[in-house]
Amino acid sequence: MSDQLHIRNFSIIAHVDHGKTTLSDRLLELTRTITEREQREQLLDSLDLEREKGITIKLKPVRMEYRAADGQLYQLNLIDTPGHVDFSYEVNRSLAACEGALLVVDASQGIEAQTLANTYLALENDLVIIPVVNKIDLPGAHPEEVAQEIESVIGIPAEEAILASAKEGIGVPEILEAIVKRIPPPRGQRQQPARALIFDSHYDPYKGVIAYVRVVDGVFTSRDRVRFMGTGAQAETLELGIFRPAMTPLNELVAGEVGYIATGLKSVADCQVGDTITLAENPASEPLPGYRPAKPMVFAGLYPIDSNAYPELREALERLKLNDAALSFQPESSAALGFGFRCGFLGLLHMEIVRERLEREYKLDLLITAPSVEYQVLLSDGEIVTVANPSEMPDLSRIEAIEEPVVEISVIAPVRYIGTIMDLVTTRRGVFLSMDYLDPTRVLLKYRMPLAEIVIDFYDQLKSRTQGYASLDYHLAGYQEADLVKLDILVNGQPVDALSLIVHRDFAYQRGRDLVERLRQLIPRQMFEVPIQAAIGSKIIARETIRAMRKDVLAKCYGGDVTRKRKLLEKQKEGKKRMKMVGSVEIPQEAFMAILSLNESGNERER
Ligand SMILES: Nc1nc2c(ncn2[C@@H]2O[C@H](COP(=O)(O)OP(=O)(O)OP(=O)(O)O)[C@@H](O)[C@H]2O)c(=O)[nH]1
Repeated sequence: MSDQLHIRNFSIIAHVDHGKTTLSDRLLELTRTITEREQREQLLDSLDLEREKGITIKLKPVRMEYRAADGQLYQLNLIDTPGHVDFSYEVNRSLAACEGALLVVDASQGIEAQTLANTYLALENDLVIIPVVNKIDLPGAHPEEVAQEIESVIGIPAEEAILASAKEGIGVPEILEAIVKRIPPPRGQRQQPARALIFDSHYDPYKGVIAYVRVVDGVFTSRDRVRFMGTGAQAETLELGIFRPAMTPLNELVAGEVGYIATGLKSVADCQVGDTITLAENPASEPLPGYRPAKPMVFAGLYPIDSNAYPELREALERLKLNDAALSFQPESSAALGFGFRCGFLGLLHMEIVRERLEREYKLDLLITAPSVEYQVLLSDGEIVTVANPSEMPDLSRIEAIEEPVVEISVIAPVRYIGTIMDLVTTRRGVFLSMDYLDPTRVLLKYRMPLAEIVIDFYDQLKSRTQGYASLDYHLAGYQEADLVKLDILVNGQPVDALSLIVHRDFAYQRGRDLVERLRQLIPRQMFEVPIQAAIGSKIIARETIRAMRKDVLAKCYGGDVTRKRKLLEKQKEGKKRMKMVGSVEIPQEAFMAILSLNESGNERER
């Protein structure tokens, strides 16, 4: 069965909610890889977080066996991909492990933004794309139009689209046949030195890091010593095998196959996505193309609300890190917040996932500061320092120059949104690069933009201004000098280091004013009047005042009703959970993220 001609490796790409999971389940059912009962059990296991956010964080690749209409038995490997721009590199690597992809589009919605970015990644990786127009059972479905749209936007002839309902099982047998007929078998040489692409991994407490691999050339056996060509790490193979979907050991994995190699390594950082595994003896001379070590781009401080929980936070981060090579952290302390960690993330969604996992799986109450990027600062004495925490920016008098990371962004959107996108990008210091029509109705816009401007809710803004139609992708395009200043925030006359941020001088006054206004709304009234100020160096540029609270909350209870009083106190306690005492003022979590919600304050003054 491991003859290459009878292997097909594919992924499913889709916009959120278009039916990727439902279709995968049908394929597993129809190939009898998994029974309905097992499926329900598996569903129960999946992370809450994943379900709520509608994103796939980790899903194993699955091997299915399929007897096709031609009478032959085929090995089908379904490789899952994460759908979010933060993980576009991971998506790219997962797709690089395949020869084809099912492109699932909802028949009532048509093509949506997220589908496109992944489709382009699939095309970049030379994959054969099989369009699937799903949910044709819905009353609002217009499958022929959607197939036509796929033809005009992506260029795949409408008659190649398979009309399906994953929910009712319609079209699913045709999809299996198309996988076998249209997707080519893997190329690759069994006789060559062994090479496998790592497209994902997880940490297992007993078997160490499990690398998810697509073997490209040669043969790996369960007794080999392996070498990672990018990181240089070496390991003994403890076990290798396939996912069906449970881990099933085998004696060997050969060119074209997808499976896992258990390495005994202690951290996924040694076994990074995109790296090439070869054999320690008789290694391949060239790694597979495209490896990039995971590099955090967005940084934020994580602090326990209860300072005693610091050791627990450290332990939790260490454990998460075993499974997440892109997460980085180092201790830091803040005058306002005490001891915590400066953590590095791939992007904002990654940051949110880490925070939620720390809170849910490790039961930690955390406070997180506004995200920042990493600056290169040239000091007057010639020294260069990197600064990932705005409060650590050296005094302006000591700074010769500051460089910030810049990215090139691609936005794909319907033509009618060009104006609003241009407008948004200009307020974020973007520089126009190019505009191309994909067809008469859609454009691809490219800009060069500081990364710092993207991490403060750019994606959300873009989505809301374009009703979700714009898709965004970006890649790092180097560093660039900019006239940046540190904006400090003073609460009750005290600078709060965790609220400092780095802004462009031209935008400093506006951001300062908006920020103190937003903070005034977010910080609850105290027993006394609290001034909130924004300052650059010693110069105050904006001020708002939170007026003193007039009545005690309990005054309303007339002293009599004990249960009611207790309830009120409990409610107050709940509310307090996410507060941090800074000096004599209680500051809620939202205030530390105020920079991300300036537009909610009703004053859309952003130039
Ligand atoms: N009517 C109808 N509903 C469907 C069909 N396929 C999926 N759905 C429903 O659409 C919703 C989303 O389906 P999922 O399979 O979770 O979609 P997904 O693309 O995996 O979504 P994410 O995991 O959130 O990315 C669910 O409520 C499904 O029951 C279909 O063929 N017809």
